[in-house]
Amino acid sequence: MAKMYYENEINESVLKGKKIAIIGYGSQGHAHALNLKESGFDVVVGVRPGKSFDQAKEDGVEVKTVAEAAAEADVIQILLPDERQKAVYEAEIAPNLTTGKALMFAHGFNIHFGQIVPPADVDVFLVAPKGPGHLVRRQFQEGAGVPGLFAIHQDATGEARDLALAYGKGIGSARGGLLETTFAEETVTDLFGEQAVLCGGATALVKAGFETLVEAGYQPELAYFETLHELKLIVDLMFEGGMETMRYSVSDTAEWGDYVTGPRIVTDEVKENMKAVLKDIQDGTFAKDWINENETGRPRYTKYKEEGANHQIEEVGRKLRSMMPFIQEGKKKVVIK
Ligand SMILES: NC(=O)C1=CN([C@@H]2O[C@H](COP(=O)(O)OP(=O)(O)OC[C@H]3O[C@@H](n4cnc5c(N)ncnc54)[C@H](OP(=O)(O)O)[C@@H]3O)[C@@H](O)[C@H]2O)C=CC1
Ligand SMILES: CC[C@](O)(C(C)=O)C(=O)O
Repeated sequence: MAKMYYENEINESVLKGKKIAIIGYGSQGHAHALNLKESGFDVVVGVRPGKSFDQAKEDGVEVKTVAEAAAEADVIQILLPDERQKAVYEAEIAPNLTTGKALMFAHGFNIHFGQIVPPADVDVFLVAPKGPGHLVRRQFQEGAGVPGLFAIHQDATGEARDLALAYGKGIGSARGGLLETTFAEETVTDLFGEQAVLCGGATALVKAGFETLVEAGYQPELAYFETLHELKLIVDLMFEGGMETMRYSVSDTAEWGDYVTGPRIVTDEVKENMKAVLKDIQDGTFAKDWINENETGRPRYTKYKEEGANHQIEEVGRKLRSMMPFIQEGKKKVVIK
């Protein structure tokens, strides 16, 4: 078993006298800034004027321009969208990244794929919570914590590892456990997880199930409950106690599906497709395509986003959720972009 690091074995004093700039105040940015602040760290947010800037002010966080925040900080955490980091780094962060400072990330994309090349005299490391930023914030407030990864790319000061662990503790991730990795491993596995399983594979499976039922003449509302709403309840059981707990709670008939029908759907061919996706991520094909998509104004992304929002499962889901105030209550706990 790999070594996990938990709160009680991490000494955060190395980070306590330092100023931490959180660049970006979106999903991860607001969670890191607020969690660190409430953990007693000195935080300044750096973001352009606009929605995020106003939100940070409203939340009572010190907020400045990116360049100002980077200039006064000892530790600079870049929590901008990956595809925008290179430009903002070059224009506003690099000129303020002086000897002995620390440059941080929550995902290794720009370092691993060579988009950002920091100078040798600064620390470079990542602390990546394994969960969406709004849950990083919500769980912290509830006294829990989303587990995280940390990795060191450069240790110019000799303090990089201790700083990473202290930061991970400050955002609450050491409550769930911190695991050491490399930029290469974090980048490839994070991209694989989100593309093939969590955000790509899962939605494709749900949509295919919904469409199969609706096309066969069954009611869309019923199909929504069966393929999307109930999925959350089943995943909750797996989250709480593994597949064993899910198998305990569902009927024996449903459990039979786990053993016999599941493999008819997710066949060896699907696994071969996953291997092909992994290869594209490993050899840079995926990154090249995504960088190109952004440099050309996101034509496919924009089209797919609109199609996704207009899919019948979304229309039916919006209507059904509006009648379930307890779900709306949960939503209010997070900042929705
Ligand atoms: N989303 C997640 O839960 C996870 C994300 N990560 C990583 O965290 C990092 C941040 O991602 P995420 O939180 O999703 O990002 P978001 O898209 O949620 O937030 C982006 C933030 O950056 C600001 N921003 C965008 N462009 C600029 C600019 N040119 N100058 C200044 N500020 C700008 C936005 O401000 P404005 O309101 O003005 O647009 C916003 O505050 C990425 O590296 C990602 O891979 C890692 C784990 C999970
Ligand atoms: C699963 C999506 C994710 O990788 C994450 C929340 O960890 C992301 O980049 O948003």
